[in-house]
Amino acid sequence: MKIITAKDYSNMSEIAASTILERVKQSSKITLGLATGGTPVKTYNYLINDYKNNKTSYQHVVTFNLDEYTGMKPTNPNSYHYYMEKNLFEHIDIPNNQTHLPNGAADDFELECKTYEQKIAEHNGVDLQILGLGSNGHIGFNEPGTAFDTRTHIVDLSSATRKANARYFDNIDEVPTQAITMGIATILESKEILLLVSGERKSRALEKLLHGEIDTSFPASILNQHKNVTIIADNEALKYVDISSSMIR
Ligand SMILES: O=P(O)(O)OC[C@H]1O[C@](O)(CO)[C@@H](O)[C@@H]1O
Repeated sequence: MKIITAKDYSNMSEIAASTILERVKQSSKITLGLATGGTPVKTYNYLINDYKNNKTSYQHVVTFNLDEYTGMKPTNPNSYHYYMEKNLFEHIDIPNNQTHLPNGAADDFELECKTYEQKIAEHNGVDLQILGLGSNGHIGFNEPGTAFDTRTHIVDLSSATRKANARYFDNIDEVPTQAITMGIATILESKEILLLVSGERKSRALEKLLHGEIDTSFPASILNQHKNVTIIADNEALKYVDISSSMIR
């Protein structure tokens, strides 16, 4: 794994955005895997600013998001559909039919998971996957204990994750108890992965990812077995991390 150290959240986001822009400009067709949560918001801001200033086009870009809460219509302000519209899609020229998120309001979740996997496969998999890191090591909504060979599936959210995400809801009881997420195997098939880590509250998790066991109890640990992962971490996130190169796998 390669680590890029950033000064702060803003600098991490700028580096992430320029990597995404470089890939988007280099290719005539590209599939991006996108994340939600607090971490990538500023990265998306940089992409929006670039679009305003430089008009980098997304007409040739297809996106697949990692996850969505179940029981939520795309119009619900707490849904990840809504998040993506507001934080990125409505500000750039990406065609609507080229953006994909799992449908949290589907009647048949099993079918929705299968269909989502099929669509990713039809686009030849994800070229560049953006990931955030849960404090408990989750990637997407794959919570501790998730098997490494999972495809898109329904998950029960851990109380740690529900607590962490309660900041977006009026109270914790409103945080859904389940979500649809790309599986760990789905994520690992991405050709390139960019993991964004910011803030002291993620530092213990980052240390565990870099130096702990590869084990399902810490889902992100499997990233050590992927051939093309770059971590962009800011100084706060590196607080408890030994990044002397001999220690990085
Ligand atoms: O960026 P945050 O809000 O700390 O969340 C970390 C991760 O948890 C999630 O919000 C839930 O899966 C991801 O979307 C995100 O990458």
